[in-house]
Amino acid sequence: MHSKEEISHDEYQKTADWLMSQTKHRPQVAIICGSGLGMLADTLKCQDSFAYSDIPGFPQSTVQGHAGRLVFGELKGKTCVCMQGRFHMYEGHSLCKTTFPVRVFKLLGVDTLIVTNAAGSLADGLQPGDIMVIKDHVNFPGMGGLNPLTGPNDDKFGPRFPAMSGCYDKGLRCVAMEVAKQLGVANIMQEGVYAMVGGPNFESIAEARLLHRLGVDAVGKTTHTHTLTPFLHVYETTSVTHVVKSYEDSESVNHDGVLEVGRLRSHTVQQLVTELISRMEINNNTTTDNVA
Ligand SMILES: O=P(O)(O)O[C@H]1O[C@H](CO)[C@@H](O)[C@H]1O
Ligand SMILES: Nc1nc2[nH]cnc2c(=O)[nH]1
Repeated sequence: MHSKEEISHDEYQKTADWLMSQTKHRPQVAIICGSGLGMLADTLKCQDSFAYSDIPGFPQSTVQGHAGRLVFGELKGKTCVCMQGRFHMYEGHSLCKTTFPVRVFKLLGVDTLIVTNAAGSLADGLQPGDIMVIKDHVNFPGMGGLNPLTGPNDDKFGPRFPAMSGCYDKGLRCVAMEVAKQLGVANIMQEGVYAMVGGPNFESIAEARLLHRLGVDAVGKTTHTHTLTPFLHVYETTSVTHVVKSYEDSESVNHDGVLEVGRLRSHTVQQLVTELISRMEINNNTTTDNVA
């Protein structure tokens, strides 16, 4: 059981102030890259990048495929900040540490969050290599009381009892499906329900079957915790990997396989996110002058 760690508003502010003193970029879109999907950050123009280890208050990434770098830059004329590497509960981070960057992004002026992840397919129609746009989630740790929002509520970041019914922005999801058609990848893309489990082990066959029966389409060990920050428009996409659901299946799932699918789909995910950002109507505070 993880102990509840409280992070004060001042601590988030301190990190945001430090970042604003180091870069002139003022992002309105934040992108969190999932396993094997970090190369999205490389496409940002006029980059300022920071190792997590250099950013005051930032947790550290320990998982292979999560580089541990925060990259600011321009994508299709919009100012973005991109996390190359996220934090998972199974690494030993408290849940409020896993979501620490999202609150910092809010203080930087971000209002749209794009999240990518790798997750195992449970729905019969979802094949490894497909892309799933998340329309809803099941927060298993949260249902058991492990939630980054427990503890005293900071109203500046959202209400005490946030609704979850509309947390994955419908408008962004519609645009994403249109973009998929335009890119000719609609055949590998569909909407579905993501469930977060604690990990780090992959689920047993019985667990996979249980999740499937409960209406879960894909399972992973992160992601939705970021969407529990109700002030942001959120769009999430999953790069789908293999799940073992049968005792006759001789294949087993492993992290190298997860990274491989991520790499296989990274170009498509990159195109989708880039086109989605290009179509977003946001007032841009762009400034491209880098701080020396
Ligand atoms: O959710 P992301 O970070 O994409 O990673 C997924 O891939 C890892 C397992 O291979 C787990 O961390 C799982 O959650
Ligand atoms: N089965 C399974 N596959 C994954 N691929 C990425 N994450 C996961 C996970 O948690 N479970």
